[in-house]
Amino acid sequence: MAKLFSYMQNATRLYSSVSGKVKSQKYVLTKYFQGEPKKSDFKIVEEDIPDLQEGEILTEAEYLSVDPYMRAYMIGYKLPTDMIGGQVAKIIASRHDKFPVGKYVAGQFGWRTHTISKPGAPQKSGFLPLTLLPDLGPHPVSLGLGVLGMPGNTAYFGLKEICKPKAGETIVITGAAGAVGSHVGQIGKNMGCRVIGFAGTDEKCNYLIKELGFDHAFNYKTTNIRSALKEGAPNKVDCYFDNVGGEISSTIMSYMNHYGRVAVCGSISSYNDATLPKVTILQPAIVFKELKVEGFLVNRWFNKWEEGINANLNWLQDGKLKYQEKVYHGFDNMVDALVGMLRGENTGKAVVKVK
Ligand SMILES: NC(=O)C1=CN([C@@H]2O[C@H](COP(=O)(O)OP(=O)(O)OC[C@H]3O[C@@H](n4cnc5c(N)ncnc54)[C@H](OP(=O)(O)O)[C@@H]3O)[C@@H](O)[C@H]2O)C=CC1
Ligand SMILES: CCCCCCCCC/C=C/C=O
Repeated sequence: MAKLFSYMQNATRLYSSVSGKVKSQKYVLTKYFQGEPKKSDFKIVEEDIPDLQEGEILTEAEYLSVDPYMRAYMIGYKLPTDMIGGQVAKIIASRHDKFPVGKYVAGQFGWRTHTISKPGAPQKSGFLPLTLLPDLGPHPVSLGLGVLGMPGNTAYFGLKEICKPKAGETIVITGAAGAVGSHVGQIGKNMGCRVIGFAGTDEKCNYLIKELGFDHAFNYKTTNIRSALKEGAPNKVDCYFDNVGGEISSTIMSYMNHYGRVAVCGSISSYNDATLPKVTILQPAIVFKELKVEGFLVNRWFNKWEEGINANLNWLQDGKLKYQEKVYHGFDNMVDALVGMLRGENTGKAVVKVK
């Protein structure tokens, strides 16, 4: 009798029959972006959620992510197509014993409210692992989209495995006050490096210096880049973490030390442009300083995903990693949030709280 009771308790915990009655809303891209993304590039569609099969979970999105890659990637999809993106979602029904109702997952489910997924099933090529969030104590679950998610792992692996900084070296970061950049700088300080950031407002620069411990931060919109480098990096630059591309990157790369390393993470300065900008030639600096310049995509470390999450979680718990979020509100405001982030409204990670 006790065994039967325990079985029934377990079954109730694992599987609530809400699917079948649930409808999901999702964004479908119907026009390719031209310049800034627009609401009229999308339609919002309602979809029935089928019953759960063995091994599946049904989740309800709590936070949706807006990331720069969304602006850059969609040109590769045939229209109409479901909008891509990460989310942190609560498990509301489960037929998977390791993913019980009430826990949170981070998954690449797209801009949608409800999703059925199968933890452990092979992921689509280029996608990121579906992960169960650890207990975050006082921190919001949205960190699964920021310091404890894709941007956190981009900072961790990009800096450690591409830049390979040594204590005492100088690291320069562009896009320094954003999700990835603000995280890279803090890891750099944790590794004993001198850290210089470039960001788009004086307020962001003050935050980087006063709150995050950057040695210098400069407003790239109002500062002469070469003068800033002379002031901030008197021993020149050993590692450059490039989030923005364009002319500022050419200037920084021509100010590097012999055998400097460049992690080319992104080029947000041109994502909204219809024609690619021309920049000062880089090959002389690369050749004569024997620089190592390497682009990367964070999903390269799919099989070591947990290593990055755990390292960042430890720094967070030790007070060695701080974060800020720009939280937008409402499923209907996804496009405003994406545009806001691309315009630089955010310090730290931009996320959307669905309800
Ligand atoms: N390779 C990979 O695997 C990954 C790459 N990335 C890349 O990393 C970069 C940062 O991403 P993420 O941290 O998520 O985003 P952020 O949180 O940094 O947000 C984007 C920021 O870009 C800055 N920006 C916008 N336009 C320009 C411009 N013309 N010149 C310089 N800066 C600009 C804005 O800050 P400001 O006020 O300073 O201008 C804005 O806040 C992006 O290039 C992205 O594509 C991100 C994740 C994974
Ligand atoms: C195809 C959708 C999944 C995208 C996974 C996220 C990888 C981020 C790589 C970012 C590149 C530039 O911003």
